[in-house]
Amino acid sequence: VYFYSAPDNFSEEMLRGKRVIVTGASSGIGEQMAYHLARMGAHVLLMARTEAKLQKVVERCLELGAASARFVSGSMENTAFAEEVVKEAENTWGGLDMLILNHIGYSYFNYFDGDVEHVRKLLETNFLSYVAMTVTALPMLKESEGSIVVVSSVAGKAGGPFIAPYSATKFALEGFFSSLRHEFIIDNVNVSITLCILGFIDTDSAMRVVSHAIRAAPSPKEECALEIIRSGALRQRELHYPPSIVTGMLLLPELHGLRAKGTRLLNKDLGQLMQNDQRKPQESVFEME
Ligand SMILES: NC(=O)C1=CN([C@@H]2O[C@H](COP(=O)(O)OP(=O)(O)OC[C@H]3O[C@@H](n4cnc5c(N)ncnc54)[C@H](OP(=O)(O)O)[C@@H]3O)[C@@H](O)[C@H]2O)C=CC1
Ligand SMILES: C[C@H](CCC(=O)O)[C@H]1CC[C@H]2[C@@H]3C(=O)C[C@@H]4C[C@H](O)CC[C@]4(C)[C@H]3CC[C@]12C
Repeated sequence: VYFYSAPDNFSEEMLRGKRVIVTGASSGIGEQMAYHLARMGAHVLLMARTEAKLQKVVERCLELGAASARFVSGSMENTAFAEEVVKEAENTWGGLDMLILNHIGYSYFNYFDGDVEHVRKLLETNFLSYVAMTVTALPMLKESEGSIVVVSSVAGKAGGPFIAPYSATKFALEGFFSSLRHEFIIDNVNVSITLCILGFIDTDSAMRVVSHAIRAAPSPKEECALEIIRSGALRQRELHYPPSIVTGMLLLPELHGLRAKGTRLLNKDLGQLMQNDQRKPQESVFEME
């Protein structure tokens, strides 16, 4: 915990006038990050697929005091689009200070169904587009001695049930970006990489997919978004939010054994119930430590 902690000398002034790209900014944590950045007086370029939602977020950002706010809509399934978004920042601002990679494609919460194409598509959206944006943005980030912020999950540190494809994409981010960070250090590249390890957050999409199955209380998306911006501005290596997930991560091997066993037991106990009322596996409730 000490190793990953940074001195808490964050000031919202640090973001004033900064040029920031936020991906997946039409809803959830990305939308909340856009509002915080706007309030802090940053220039924001927002990205997601749904133009109508992005338009509303941009309007709100301008009301909140953004130095400027604009959006690009499209799908990150296509790495050419990922490059296009960064080019838009270059053409508009002539540079970039912070790249916040946050978007994810849809994935189910259930037993892995063997669909290899889904895994490939999710890797393209959740991982390859992050790499493509980083490659295109790097010359500008080197110039500004800027920051890359990668939003990941405890599912990118430890495998849990029902999220195999999603978890794989988050592990890929950890491998790629921690390796890249070492290379930056060797080459004296002053671009920070912050990996954000998040637990359960109360975004509409997460609540829709898992709230019926997980009893743990979710953490608020507004606070989560602020912590991500703070850790990026402080150039921290990792953020753990909520902080309580650290205890779980230190005890990972033990917890995994217990969790797998606990989940099996609960599913077994619920087996009869599920046969009777036709519940699907993901509808069985499992306790999180
Ligand atoms: N909520 C949680 O419990 C947790 C979240 N996280 C991480 O936090 C980040 C944000 O999650 P959260 O806010 O919950 O997610 P949301 O589902 O609320 O937001 C996802 C964003 O990505 C956009 N998006 C979806 N598909 C694509 C696509 N193909 N191309 C481009 N953009 C796309 C969505 O907009 P649109 O549909 O308009 O394209 C939306 O703006 C993710 O990286 C997630 O892994 C990590 C741990 C826990
Ligand atoms: C309940 C989990 C935390 C407990 C643990 O110690 O394992 C959650 C931690 C990460 C969550 C998932 C996540 O990373 C985001 C996905 C976002 C999607 O929009 C839907 C749900 C998620 C699969 C989400 C589910 C809960 C967690 C596994």
